[in-house]
Amino acid sequence: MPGAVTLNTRKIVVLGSRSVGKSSLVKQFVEGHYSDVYYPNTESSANKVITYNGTEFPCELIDTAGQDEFSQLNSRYAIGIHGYVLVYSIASRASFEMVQIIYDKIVDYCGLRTVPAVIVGAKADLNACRQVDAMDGARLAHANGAAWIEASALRDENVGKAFELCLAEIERGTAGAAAPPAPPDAPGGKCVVM
Ligand SMILES: Nc1nc2c(ncn2[C@@H]2O[C@H](COP(=O)(O)OP(=O)(O)OP(=O)(O)O)[C@@H](O)[C@H]2O)c(=O)[nH]1
Repeated sequence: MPGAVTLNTRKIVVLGSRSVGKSSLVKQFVEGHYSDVYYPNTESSANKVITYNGTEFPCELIDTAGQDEFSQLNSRYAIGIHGYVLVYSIASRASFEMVQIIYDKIVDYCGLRTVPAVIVGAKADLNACRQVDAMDGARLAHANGAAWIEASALRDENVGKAFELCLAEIERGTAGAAAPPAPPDAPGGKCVVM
């Protein structure tokens, strides 16, 4: 049943600056299509089963509105969340700088040192306008104990891989912080840490 919560259900939040290509990655991954029309997103969610090590994980992918340095981290992006896809555009240095800011807000909110995450350099087809070296992306991920990949929703390159890496980080239990699915009537609070 689509959206049914099982023991294997994983909740993944996609965060990043405005217009970096978050929705396009989710749409390409879930629906297998790409549009170059830009509709600023508020929030939406989609479901897709991701297979990791031979096990199927029904995943809820929460596609968020673009963040800036003044955005408060919505508590719903911390409670009961298993992993994070943190997106920047390789053609925007500012969006790259935002990734650390967002990551810091998450770990600060959760009271953890690290959370399972993949950092995604989106719009990898825009190499001619590149403002972020691949090495910088890899270094940022390494410094935060996260995975990293460059992907293009337009060319459908590494899109599935990005979400699979996120699931791998979750299952690896990077920080021992993978959260169980939040019960529907969970009381308010910060992260559920097991
Ligand atoms: N060249 C290129 N453009 C892309 C790619 N992915 C997205 N875009 C374009 O970038 C613009 C923004 O894409 P979205 O996916 O809506 O970005 P978003 O991060 O969800 O934006 P917000 O809803 O504002 O947070 C659109 O015009 C897309 O067509 C890509 O892989 N390559």
